[in-house]
Amino acid sequence: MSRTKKGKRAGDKKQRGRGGGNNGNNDRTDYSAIAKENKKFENYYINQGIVPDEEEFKKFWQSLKDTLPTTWRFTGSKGHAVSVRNTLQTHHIPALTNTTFEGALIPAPTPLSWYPDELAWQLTVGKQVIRRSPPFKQLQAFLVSETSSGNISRQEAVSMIPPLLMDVEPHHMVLDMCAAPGSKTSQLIEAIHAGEEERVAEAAKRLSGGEGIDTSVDGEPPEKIMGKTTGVVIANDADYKRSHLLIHQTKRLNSPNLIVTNYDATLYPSLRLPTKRDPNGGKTMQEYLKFDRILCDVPCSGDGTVRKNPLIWRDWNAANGNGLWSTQARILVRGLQLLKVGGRLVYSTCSLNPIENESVVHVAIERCGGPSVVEIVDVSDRLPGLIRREGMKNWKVMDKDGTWFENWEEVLEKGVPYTDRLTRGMFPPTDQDSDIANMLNRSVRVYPHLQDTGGFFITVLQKKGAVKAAPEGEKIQTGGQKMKGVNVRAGDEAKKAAETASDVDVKLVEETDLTSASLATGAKRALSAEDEEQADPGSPIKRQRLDDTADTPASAGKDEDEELKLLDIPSTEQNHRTQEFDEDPKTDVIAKKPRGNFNEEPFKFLPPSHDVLALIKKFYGLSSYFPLDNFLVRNQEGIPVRTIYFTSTMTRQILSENEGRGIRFVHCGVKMFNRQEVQDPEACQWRIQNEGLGLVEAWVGDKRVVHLKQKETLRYLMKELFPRVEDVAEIRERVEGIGGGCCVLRVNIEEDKDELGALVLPLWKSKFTLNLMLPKEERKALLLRLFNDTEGPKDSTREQRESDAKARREAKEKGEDEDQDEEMKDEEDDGGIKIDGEDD
Ligand SMILES: C[S@@+](CC[C@H](N)C(=O)[O-])C[C@H]1O[C@@H](n2cnc3c(N)ncnc32)[C@H](O)[C@@H]1O
Repeated sequence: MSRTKKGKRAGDKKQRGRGGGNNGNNDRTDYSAIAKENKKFENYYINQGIVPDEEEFKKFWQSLKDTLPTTWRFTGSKGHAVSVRNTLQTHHIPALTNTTFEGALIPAPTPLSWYPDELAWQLTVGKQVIRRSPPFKQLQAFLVSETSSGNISRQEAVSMIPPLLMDVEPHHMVLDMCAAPGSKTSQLIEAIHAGEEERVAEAAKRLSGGEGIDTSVDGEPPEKIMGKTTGVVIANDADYKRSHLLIHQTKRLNSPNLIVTNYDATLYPSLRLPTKRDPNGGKTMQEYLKFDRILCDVPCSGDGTVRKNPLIWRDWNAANGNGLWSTQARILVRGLQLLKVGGRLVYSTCSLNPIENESVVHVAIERCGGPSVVEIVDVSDRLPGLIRREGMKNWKVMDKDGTWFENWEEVLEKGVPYTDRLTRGMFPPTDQDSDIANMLNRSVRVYPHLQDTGGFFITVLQKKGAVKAAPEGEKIQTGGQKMKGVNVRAGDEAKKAAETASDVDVKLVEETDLTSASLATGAKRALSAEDEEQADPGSPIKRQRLDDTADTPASAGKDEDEELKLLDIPSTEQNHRTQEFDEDPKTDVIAKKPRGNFNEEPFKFLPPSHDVLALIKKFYGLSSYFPLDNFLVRNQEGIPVRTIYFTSTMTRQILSENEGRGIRFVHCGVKMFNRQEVQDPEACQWRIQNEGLGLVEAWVGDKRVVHLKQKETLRYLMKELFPRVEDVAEIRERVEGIGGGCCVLRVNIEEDKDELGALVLPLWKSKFTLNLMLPKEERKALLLRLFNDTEGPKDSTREQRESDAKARREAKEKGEDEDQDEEMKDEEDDGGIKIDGEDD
């Protein structure tokens, strides 16, 4: 048995069942020495019959040992993603087609046939070719550069499937319950923003053309009038540090419609919405947020990722899946409670194990009231091109000692310890002809041998009626049998009652404004379903639940954290991993208090009449349609000190309504304005941040807009960190007339339309120089993509300034012209503003 140099098996104790793999953790196992064999693992799946045909099973098993192709997605708004993809197709693919290496033809990258708009690709060649074949080397440089500027995201092909089956629309309220590191969250954010660019451009044109506001949308949030997305994505993870990974991963998308929270998803709190007055009774109603779409991409054993996580070969154990079952089921039930009637929830894992998949789906549907309340959606006609297998309706349960059980009765016969370790809910429907059994086939199983991918499981659920979730220990009706739920300990009455949650989403304020005190005094009474669903998560009852929840073993590794390093493309996430992340906590099940200290500055919204906002509005000539009430700052005093963030109206309402409730909000808002020390008294101190530019540019008045049409001008502005105004002939007159400070540069180069899309950049005008305020990585990526420039930007003015200073000193020594000296001094001061890169 292979051991780490620390003398401890990575799968032991703390890392039990994690199988998390080789993503740079402290474990120094030599992964190449791990044999890709494990009889227990193989026999388990032969016995479960997941691939019933013997010959096909052999192919399936062999495929688990093969190297996984590298896959990636073009990210961002569709227009932007398409423009970067076009560069791959026009510049790289022709050079890669028919390339040979050591006499053999090397396959060029190909788009994934089932992914819309050819925005996801895969590459099957090895490192050696990439390093030694010039066109592949160039491809690698392109991929690395676009990945570091956030235009490409490496993601396992199968992991891209769940968001595609959610049918997210721009007005949807979306919850991603176990979201870190955030690959799928990014897809969800992209989905709520789909088509936004076109809608905003149209609205801006219509409104500036004086057509006025469409009165039919009066009273709607300003986003609606402006063509912007009104929906919200709430991305949650129970691990505090990993919730920050989520922020990093989704940062490039600059969505004001994103909120990140830090909760144990089994206990996800009900979030308040603004109260509404009942039009009939005149009473005030407290509304709670229900979601149109929910993703439960739960922690799992991850054995479907074995192609990239060799430790799974060594550490696989049936106990991993069994130990996760209870938490997975709780997360799914909580998700179904939080879903709107008519809403859609996707449950997914990267495990092949029916215990973590169909079994969890089965027990959750039963707990929520059966197929009349929750239905599995048939998605067999979706994503044509994706080869898949049906979900299973029959399976067995294996104890960690290797004993197999066909049904719960056999477990009862054997008694302890099996009755302690297994539970009735894990077993398949006893009536194999029941509605629920027949629905289970609608789940989607993706196997590695079918299309050279990882293994994955997806079920799409639709909520048809209000959920009255049965307590885990209650006897509930299932397919004609009485079925006992999971792990309820005697005497745990309060907890049992608390878990009887229904899904009321509106209550009279007087009745439901549950304070900690009222809950504490009423702790003896059984909590009603509504109480539980709407109780403040900071209340004693909630805390008790957090602490009481049964301990669950750590889960095994999964997800995109551990992407193949085949191309040596730095994943944006890996770039920012800390040692602690390297310990791979992502796959631990967290069924207690969220992990890590919670230490966040508050989110304070500025009043729209705030002096600073008035100043900004005037300087940039912002349209009167642009909402001024969605700006926030991150300090207790609510003072705009350095950065002002922008959110959507709905995210503001969610944050404001839940202020003071102890909700663990970790992130919200896009940096829109940053304070800049300026010497020019005419210039506004608040410059537009690159992150927020896309949100405001359509509403900036002409007086702060510069148009650029010539490619060479753009190249010069990109290449030089401080280009001189006098050297930019095309826009010189315009920028000289515009006055100092920040302005919006609109680039419209006819010949490069396909690759540039609609490029809009923040530009800073000083007395003698200009400065594109772009993060270095983005500037470098654009230089490479548009001008094939591999060297990146340079600062010639610095060299010039240094030589000017020298000349001045020499002139002074000789007693030459004083005026020239003054002019040069001004110029030197001007060059003092350095704004390359936006990071604070
Ligand atoms: C499979 S990963 C999610 C991958 C993610 N959806 C993606 O596509 O990037 C599971 C995540 O669940 C988190 N987690 C574990 N237990 C949890 C719980 N009880 N509630 C919420 N999140 C949990 C882990 O920290 C981990 O980040």
